[in-house]
Amino acid sequence: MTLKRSVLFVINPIAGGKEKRHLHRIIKRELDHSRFHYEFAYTESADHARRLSKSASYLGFDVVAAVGGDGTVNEVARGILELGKEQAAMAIIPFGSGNGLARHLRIPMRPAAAVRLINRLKTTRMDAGLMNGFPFFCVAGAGFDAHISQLFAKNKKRGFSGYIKSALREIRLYQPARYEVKSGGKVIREKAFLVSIANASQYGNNAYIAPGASTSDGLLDVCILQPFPFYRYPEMALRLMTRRIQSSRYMRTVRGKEITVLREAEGPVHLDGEPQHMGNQLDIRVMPSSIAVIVP
Ligand SMILES: Nc1ncnc2c1ncn2[C@@H]1O[C@H](COP(=O)(O)OP(=O)(O)OP(=O)(O)O)[C@@H](O)[C@H]1O
Repeated sequence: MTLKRSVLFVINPIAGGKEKRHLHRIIKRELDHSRFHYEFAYTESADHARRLSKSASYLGFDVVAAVGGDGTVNEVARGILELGKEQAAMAIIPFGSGNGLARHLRIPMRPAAAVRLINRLKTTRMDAGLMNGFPFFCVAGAGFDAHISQLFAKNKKRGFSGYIKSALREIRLYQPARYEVKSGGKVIREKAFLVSIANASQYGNNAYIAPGASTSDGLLDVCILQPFPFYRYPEMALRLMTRRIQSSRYMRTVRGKEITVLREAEGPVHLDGEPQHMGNQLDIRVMPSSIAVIVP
């Protein structure tokens, strides 16, 4: 007799503004019940997914599945990391607005296919980043993307169209700031529209800020996008979507294990799209191979 593996599905009911009731049916149909038993938990507030995931990992669940977007994935992964002696692997069932990490890892966007991946239990270890002590797994940063994530968090309506509307409204008004970026003895001083620290290649929705980034190279890609003229916005959007932002003359990238970003003033940053307020100094480092994740 083989011992059954256990899965906890941590479901964020508001992620992506998408209905998730049919998920129960999908799991019943797609999960291999001869090898797995499962439980559900719905998150009730921000940070709840972290606590649920930490307890599940402590209780010996083999897999904690984050059902939501990058914010939910961040909290679930944090919970597993925090336990110290890691036990559970993370699965992702993409239900967010952007699903950056899931897309980077080539996890299917269809919930049924994503659930079926759990049956195979193929895992890979991935890096995490830390910004002033707070973990991120996909992309973190300061500047325009942090500003948008702050606005988006206040917006009741989630989903891709919400992002686009906020970004289009704000892009003309946004004032770039000065940054000093230090990594591996290199110092870059630039006025920038945004400074993104990428563990994975994209923000979500296949917007590739760091097309060459790898979640298993033990490095973070620091992407410094200088201010660019208004008439180039469509070109920059196209470059983001076609993995060609790195060849823009406005983009500078450095790779590093430890990075310090100094900015003019304290203000918003984002960690996997979730806004947070931080001081003017951002100390960032990579935590190599820190979490196991189920992949195709
Ligand atoms: N019950 C809840 N009520 C309100 N907010 C919640 C609840 N559960 C979780 N949250 C918060 O919802 C936020 C958004 O979640 P998530 O990032 O997964 O979705 P998304 O923003 O739509 O997708 P993506 O990050 O892929 O764009 C997270 O900050 C999380 O803390």
